[in-house]
Amino acid sequence: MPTPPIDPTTTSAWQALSEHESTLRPDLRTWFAQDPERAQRLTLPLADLTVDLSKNLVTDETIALLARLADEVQLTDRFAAMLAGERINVTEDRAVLHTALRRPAGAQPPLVVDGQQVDEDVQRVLAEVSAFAEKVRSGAWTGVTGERVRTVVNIGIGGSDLGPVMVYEALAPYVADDLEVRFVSNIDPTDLAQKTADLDPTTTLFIVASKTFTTLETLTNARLARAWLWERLVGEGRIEDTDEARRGAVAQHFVAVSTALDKVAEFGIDPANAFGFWDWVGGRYSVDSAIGTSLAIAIGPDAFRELLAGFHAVDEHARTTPFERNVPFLMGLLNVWYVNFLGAHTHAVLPYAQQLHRFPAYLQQLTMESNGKSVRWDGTPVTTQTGEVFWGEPGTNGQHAFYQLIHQGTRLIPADFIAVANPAYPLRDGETDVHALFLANFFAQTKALAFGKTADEVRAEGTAEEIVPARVFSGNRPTTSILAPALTPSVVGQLIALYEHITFAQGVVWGIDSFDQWGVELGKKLALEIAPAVQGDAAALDAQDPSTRSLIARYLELRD
Ligand SMILES: O=P(O)(O)OC[C@H]1O[C@](O)(CO)[C@@H](O)[C@@H]1O
Repeated sequence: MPTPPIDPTTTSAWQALSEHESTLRPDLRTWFAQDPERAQRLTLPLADLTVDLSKNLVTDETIALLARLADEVQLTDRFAAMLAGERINVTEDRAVLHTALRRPAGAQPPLVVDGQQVDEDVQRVLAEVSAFAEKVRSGAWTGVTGERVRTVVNIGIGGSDLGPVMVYEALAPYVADDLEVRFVSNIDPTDLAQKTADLDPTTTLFIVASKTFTTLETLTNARLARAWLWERLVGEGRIEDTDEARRGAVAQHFVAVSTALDKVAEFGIDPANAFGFWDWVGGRYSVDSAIGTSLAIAIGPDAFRELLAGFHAVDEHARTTPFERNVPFLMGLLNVWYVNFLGAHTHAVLPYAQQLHRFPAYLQQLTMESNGKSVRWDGTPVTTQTGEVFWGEPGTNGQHAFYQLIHQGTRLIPADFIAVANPAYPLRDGETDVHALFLANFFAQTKALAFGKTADEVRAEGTAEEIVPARVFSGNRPTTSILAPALTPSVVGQLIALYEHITFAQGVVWGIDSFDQWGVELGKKLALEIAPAVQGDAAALDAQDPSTRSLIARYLELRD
């Protein structure tokens, strides 16, 4: 039996936080006016990042109580248990060791879990991935006609897609000029069809990325890709129309990343061209494993190692820094404060960096697949709300879309603003530094959200009285600002690890297993059961509930 989680609502800190909340009157204007040190005190370093927490709806007392809560739910002990390889993924009876993927070579003491030399295995696969990436980048690895690879197509979904695509976009300026990576994830055939439409099969390499190598979407897309490759190579007379030639084409144009190397072989990919990882790497925590092979090719193994070093810097910060200065744990507990005490239902992540445009989508899987749970790790119901909805879009696009609701709506929406000081493309519009103008928006938004605009200030602008209420901004809308020097591989690793550990801290408070994802299973199973019905099997159609049956029947009518 797993150790039962500590019910956070029974802790003395929870009680104290409830009382504290009932008397707290958040007033950022006054708090800043009365406390000239507030900004400085609540701005913390995290590796290369500067994290300003001062515009959150907290006082020193709130933070002290959140520290007490972290202590009472044994957050640091649980983090240490994770780092040590204890089986904290209880429902799957697995260790959770994504942090081991970024331990530097030679880290001491060596990590050995259940007899596995974890560090050695991690370094071996990293060396294999790096060597392969170098071969592709140098042109030593060729397609079946001897052409070097120009396009890598990563086929994967969920954690086998969102991490690689997000980092690829984030680090676009680091991608080799003569290489492109495309990402196919959706089983909607449009995805593969569009992504391969203009490709030359002789210069295309497919990476089939799937932890389990059983995922319907990925295996279907892999088969479609294999059929596309064969059809094009044979059709264009590049290879003979023989099984042997087809096998040879797969050997040169397909590699795999998986924990299930036997299944990789069944698909027809040579296990020599497969990169492994382990069941203790969760899908949404796997971008720093061999799942990042497409990235190692695109940005090169050295930059990939810098990415890993960024992750590790944050792991070390989380492991060694006292709560009051521990950025991931503070941000995790702030989220608990907002969800459980101030009633927030969602959390916005707003990158002021176009290259981070997929970061909110990446975080949706990380946070919501991890903490969207109603039972705790011992199977008992949760005792409080869990798992807020994470969402976002890059600034300034979001400003012209949904910020209205954040500024003046009735809901509390804590938001993280992320920006970099040095852009990859420092363009000027005449005399104007366009990136500086962009960041003026970043600074302005958090200021407006925190301090708002009073009715008197609106009136002083000569606004007609009847319009005044519509133009008042209440302020006291909480934000965290994260500023990085530039979007380097290390910084991207730091940002990911920051949110991994925020997610972890929230999960520990709520007593949930943040590393399983049983909630996605039922839909997958039903899709397989429904598949015959949508292909015209009358008995399967009859077996459906009335709504599903009539929807499928209508779909069958509509089909050409
Ligand atoms: O890498 P796999 O095994 O194909 O799984 C893909 C994704 O499917 C899930 O298991 C469920 O959606 C995710 O956790 C995972 O990232």
